[in-house]
Amino acid sequence: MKPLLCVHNISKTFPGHDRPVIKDVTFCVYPGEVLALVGPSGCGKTTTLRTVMGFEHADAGEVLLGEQVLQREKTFVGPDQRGIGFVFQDYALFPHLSVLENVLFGLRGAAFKKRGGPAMTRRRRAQIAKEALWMVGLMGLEDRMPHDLSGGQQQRVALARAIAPGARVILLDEPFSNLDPDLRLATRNEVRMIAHRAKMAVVLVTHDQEEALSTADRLAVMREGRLVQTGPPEEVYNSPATAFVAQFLGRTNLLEGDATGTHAVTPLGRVELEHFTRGKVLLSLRPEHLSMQPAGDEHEPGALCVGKVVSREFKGHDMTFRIRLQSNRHEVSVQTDYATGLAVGDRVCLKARTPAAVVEPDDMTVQLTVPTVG
Ligand SMILES: Nc1ncnc2c1ncn2[C@@H]1O[C@H](COP(=O)(O)OP(=O)(O)OP(=O)(O)O)[C@@H](O)[C@H]1O
Repeated sequence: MKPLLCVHNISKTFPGHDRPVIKDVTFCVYPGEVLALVGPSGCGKTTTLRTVMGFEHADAGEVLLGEQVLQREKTFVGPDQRGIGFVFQDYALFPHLSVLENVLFGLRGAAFKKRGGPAMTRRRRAQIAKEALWMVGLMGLEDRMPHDLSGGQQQRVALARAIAPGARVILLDEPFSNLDPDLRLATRNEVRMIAHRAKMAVVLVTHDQEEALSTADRLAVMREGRLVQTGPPEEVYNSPATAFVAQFLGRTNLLEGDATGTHAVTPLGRVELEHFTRGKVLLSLRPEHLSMQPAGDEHEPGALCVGKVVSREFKGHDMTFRIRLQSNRHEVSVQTDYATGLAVGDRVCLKARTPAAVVEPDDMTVQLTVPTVG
């Protein structure tokens, strides 16, 4: 399958800044795919999107829409000529225009005139606008005013306005952040369905890890202007390439170990590894990838009975324990979805239930997450 949008090695330094805000960013998005660009605040997500849209001029690199060059060296296609739709956080509907008129407004753009030709009648435009509203599930609400709609419905009008001109690539910058949690969940699922159904390529910017993991077909994790890992959510979550990625996508235990091929010796005992390797390694083990039993009970073969519960956090559907390892006084988190009956002070046996991911160390994060409790 050919990508709908590709970005190759784009970099951008704002005037007066000595460091690039984005550096050598490369990714492609395919028909029917939602790619989530995720990373901490200030890592360059919005700048990447604005560069793809043509609101920013990259210093280097290229942006391609299918075969069409949108930016490369001296070539630069302006935002209204790119044929890319976008929805930003404040989706800015016109309050005095009805739902249909808001979508029709998107059909007055120069890019659409170019494609549709000046002969496009108002009737034809209304038909296209209605088709877009149908796609986002808003048929029947054409005459409503924006203030009569829920936040999620308003967001879908903005989406209809973005896709009505025929854009097959849609950029979404934190589009759900103004919605309450239920609506947020429903709206992001709908966006995903629309993208799949209409075979659109969607780039979704979010700083919300859970949103990225649940909505995207692929994640692109950014840090300090660079993409550090790209892949399906399960892969990036379970096999993070770096300590930063491991920590950014949920909680994890980072453990130093001595690898001897398929296993490593760690403060948790002998742990199986995802990849064959030797020497000093840093491992990531998610709290839900550890199993735990009270010491003294019959425990799993290979479990190490060297922990003591220092805290427990009940979260309804599961429970997270902090366990101090007596061997080296490190602490690890263990998440269980079953009743353990364990209390603070109890001694426990621990075992890794899955092979550990070997991650690239990251000075700052290692210090933060392999604490030595004094
Ligand atoms: N026009 C500009 N001029 C100068 N600096 C800018 C400009 N736009 C963004 N920046 C800086 O570039 C960096 C990246 O900003 P950007 O908005 O791309 O990050 P982000 O990952 O989208 O952050 P957030 O999640 O907080 O929106 C920030 O340090 C920001 O202050």
